[in-house]
Amino acid sequence: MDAITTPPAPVNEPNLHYAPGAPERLALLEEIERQESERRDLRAYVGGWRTGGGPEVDVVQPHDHAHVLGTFRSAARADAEAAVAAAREAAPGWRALSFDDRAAVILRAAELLAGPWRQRLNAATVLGQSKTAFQAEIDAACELIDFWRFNVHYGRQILTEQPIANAPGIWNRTDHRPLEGFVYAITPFNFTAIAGNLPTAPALMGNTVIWKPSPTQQLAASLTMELLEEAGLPPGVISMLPGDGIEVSDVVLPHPDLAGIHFTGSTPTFQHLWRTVGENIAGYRSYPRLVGETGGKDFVLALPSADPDAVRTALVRGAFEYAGQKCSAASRAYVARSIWERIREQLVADVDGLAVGDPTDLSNFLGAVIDDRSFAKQKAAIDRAHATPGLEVVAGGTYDDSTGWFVRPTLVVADDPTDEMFRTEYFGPVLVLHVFDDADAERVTEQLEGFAPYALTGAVFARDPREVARASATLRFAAGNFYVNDKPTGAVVGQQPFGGGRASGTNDKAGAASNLLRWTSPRSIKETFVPPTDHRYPHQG
Ligand SMILES: NC(=O)c1ccc[n+]([C@@H]2O[C@H](COP(=O)([O-])OP(=O)(O)OC[C@H]3O[C@@H](n4cnc5c(N)ncnc54)[C@H](O)[C@@H]3O)[C@@H](O)[C@H]2O)c1
Ligand SMILES: N[C@@H](CCC=O)C(=O)O
Repeated sequence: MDAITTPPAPVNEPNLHYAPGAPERLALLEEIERQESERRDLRAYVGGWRTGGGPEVDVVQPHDHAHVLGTFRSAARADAEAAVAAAREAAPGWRALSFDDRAAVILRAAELLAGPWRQRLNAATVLGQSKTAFQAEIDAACELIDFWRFNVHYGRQILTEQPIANAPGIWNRTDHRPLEGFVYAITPFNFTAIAGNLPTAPALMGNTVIWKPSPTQQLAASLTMELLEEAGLPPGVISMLPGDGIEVSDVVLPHPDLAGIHFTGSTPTFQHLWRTVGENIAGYRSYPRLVGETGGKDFVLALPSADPDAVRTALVRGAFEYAGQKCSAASRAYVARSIWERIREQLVADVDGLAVGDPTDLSNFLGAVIDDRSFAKQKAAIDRAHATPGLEVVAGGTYDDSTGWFVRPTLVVADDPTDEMFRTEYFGPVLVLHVFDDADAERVTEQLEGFAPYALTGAVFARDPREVARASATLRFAAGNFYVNDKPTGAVVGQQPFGGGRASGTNDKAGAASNLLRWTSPRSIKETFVPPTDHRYPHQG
């Protein structure tokens, strides 16, 4: 169709609340029961559903690890080779579609998720990733719907970016081409929305994609792929390969058609991918675009003028929602002594009072950590805190993996802000807190600025605008998402574009135009209406 169109204006999907008696609560619980009673065959998707050629892997409930939700066979070399071939075959037809036609698929996916698919993806996220109803809702439903709606808006905005000057008799244009080759999307366990966004954002811009989800997120990932198929995504545009990715990477990373990597996960994994690309750099058709959002050691700084209750609430929610497994979760706090004296007792009581357990029981505040590896990491950090002089475990400090990988929300007070707890990412419900004398606020702010290698999220609490301004200036490069008098989690697409710098990633901001731009390779076109027919210039006389 030849038309300058106006797609629906993006709006943030409202959160449902799951209060007792609410229809969404009943629908979610019904769907949970249905999914719990199944044992799904979680297959790969390469132009259609297929069984991977690698070993069998069970996907279990983290809060009840004996309960298998589904099984997949990991993708092997042959599956990866088939995905590369499918990407190549699908590319000409997909990029030849208009932006509007591709956008319609993504917007249809958003509407399906807002409607009939909502509780299917929410239930899979509760069961497979141990999220509570509300945490699943803000992730698997709202954030993914938002990514899909807002990406269409930003993608279109990119297409309208055109040269602002034309010399007389000339028309300059920009053709926002997709990349030449395929994009490799590798996604983490912790957000169903990120898993859905990373393959679809490059696809929207006309690219074909090979998607490798996290094994522990595979249940929700498989449903996301089914949803995209129902939305009309043509075969081969996105291929999904379950497993640990090692064999897939052996094929995909050195492949000459690798045009980009869209990654979210830990810093060491991204550095490994980048290194491998570097080692193969002479073999690619184009320089692969490397986009990675990675680890964090996110901070809360409570300055002397802060509202104590606001600090206490932000610490509990910011550190312990989803068991501290948001990349944005507060995992180190610096609290002025005058504030600490007012919150200590209630904060400890709040943390010790958090209900931990099976998230299908909606009275729980948090579920289990994702797997045995994470459990071992939290256990080691907690054991060390118990055993180290200068560290005092003031809340939590226990764990139990007999049924699920449960770790009590743990608050550790540290005398020394240079303890390794202030720079190591545990990615679990462990918060370390340093109390400083009110007069030392500036020194402490400077110390925290560069102590951890990361720069993802951070929050400052203060009612005095001069304190806010000073901290904001000192911490300008310490966080890609900076919060004033709010917890450091819960960024909303279209409102706080998300991503960090330093060891936290390339800061291309998921769900923003800057991210989508990375999946395009502009071609500048100059058209001269009446070209010259004499090569001589006037100065030649
Ligand atoms: N900055 C952000 O926006 C953001 C968002 C979410 C999570 N994270 C980070 O993610 C981490 C937690 O997620 P995780 O445990 O899933 O991370 P991870 O690095 O262990 O795994 C991420 C993905 O990489 C895959 N992977 C690992 N090695 C691979 C290889 N050689 N080839 C292909 N794929 C490979 C994994 O299977 C998984 O799919 C934390 O560090 C957290 O801070 C960051
Ligand atoms: N966007 C989410 C973080 C996603 C990372 O895990 C937040 O801001 O809490």
